[in-house]
Amino acid sequence: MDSQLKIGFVGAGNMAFGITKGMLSGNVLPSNIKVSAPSSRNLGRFQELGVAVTHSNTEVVCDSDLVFITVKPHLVPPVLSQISPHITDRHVVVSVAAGVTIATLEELLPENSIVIRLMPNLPCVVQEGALLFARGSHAKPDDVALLRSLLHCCGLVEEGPEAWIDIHTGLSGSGVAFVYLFAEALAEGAVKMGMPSALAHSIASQTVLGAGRLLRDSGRHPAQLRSEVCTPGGTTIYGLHTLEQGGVRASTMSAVEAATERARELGRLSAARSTK
Ligand SMILES: NC(=O)C1=CN([C@@H]2O[C@H](COP(=O)(O)OP(=O)(O)OC[C@H]3O[C@@H](n4cnc5c(N)ncnc54)[C@H](O)[C@@H]3O)[C@@H](O)[C@H]2O)C=CC1
Ligand SMILES: O=C(O)[C@@H]1CCC=N1
Repeated sequence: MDSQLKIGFVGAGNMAFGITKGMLSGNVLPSNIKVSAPSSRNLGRFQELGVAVTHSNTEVVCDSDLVFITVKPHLVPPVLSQISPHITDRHVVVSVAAGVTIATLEELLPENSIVIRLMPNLPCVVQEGALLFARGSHAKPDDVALLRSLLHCCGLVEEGPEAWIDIHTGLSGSGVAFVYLFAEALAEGAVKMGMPSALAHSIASQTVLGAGRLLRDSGRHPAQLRSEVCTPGGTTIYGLHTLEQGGVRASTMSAVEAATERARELGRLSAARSTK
């Protein structure tokens, strides 16, 4: 990767921070990153990382080679209309906005713009993200290689067809929050049974971490690992039976489905805004 490569973020929120932290753990220097947001309130934690900040989106674009669009999906059309006059053929534009399609992004940018649609997730902040991207019509293998080289420190980085990006949003972008809900409920169950809250939460988070690492590192199917925890007639099968009675599996599948459908809906809304 070119050590002089300049990276910009339009939007200084949680996801911009997560990707920035991930990239800084690799060989990206803070002096090569610039972030913009209308309010100084969001910029302080970037300054603490040594990253340059500004209120001007166009300044970020003019000073960057690769620009992440990290605003909320409904703001993508107005923000891209604002920065579009400053996008040139040297720029690679990477949008992380849920639902916003490559067609909408390309429509809002100059002809032949290099666009990549990326769906990251919050654990990029600890280099354990799960990121899926799809390349736009004008993205070349070098652009994709550049993005991969920047993001590899953020976690698992995969490329797929654009249709999978909304599904990944439900599975993993939002899925992180589903796991937190489960972790919270695990801890609350222990509190109900009399364990102090702080210890219950600490053990719940370690349980989620340990289960996740073993699942990933072993490469085994979750059902196989689950059966290793279940002693016949033991404690786990009693708990699992209770979870199944509550419909945990069906409701988790429905949660991924609902989040995917919402991403698709956000895509339709932003497409409608882009043609106004
Ligand atoms: N939070 C998450 O876990 C994930 C978020 N995303 C996507 O990332 C994008 C950003 O989400 P978050 O970081 O969670 O939101 P956020 O609300 O934390 O950050 C949005 C940022 O945009 C800034 N902003 C508002 N108006 C702006 C403007 N006109 N120009 C420039 N900046 C402006 C805000 O000041 C704020 O810093 C969304 O499109 C979301 O779909 C994708 C994957 C995961
Ligand atoms: O909730 C959202 O819309 C964003 C996209 C995935 C995670 N957070």
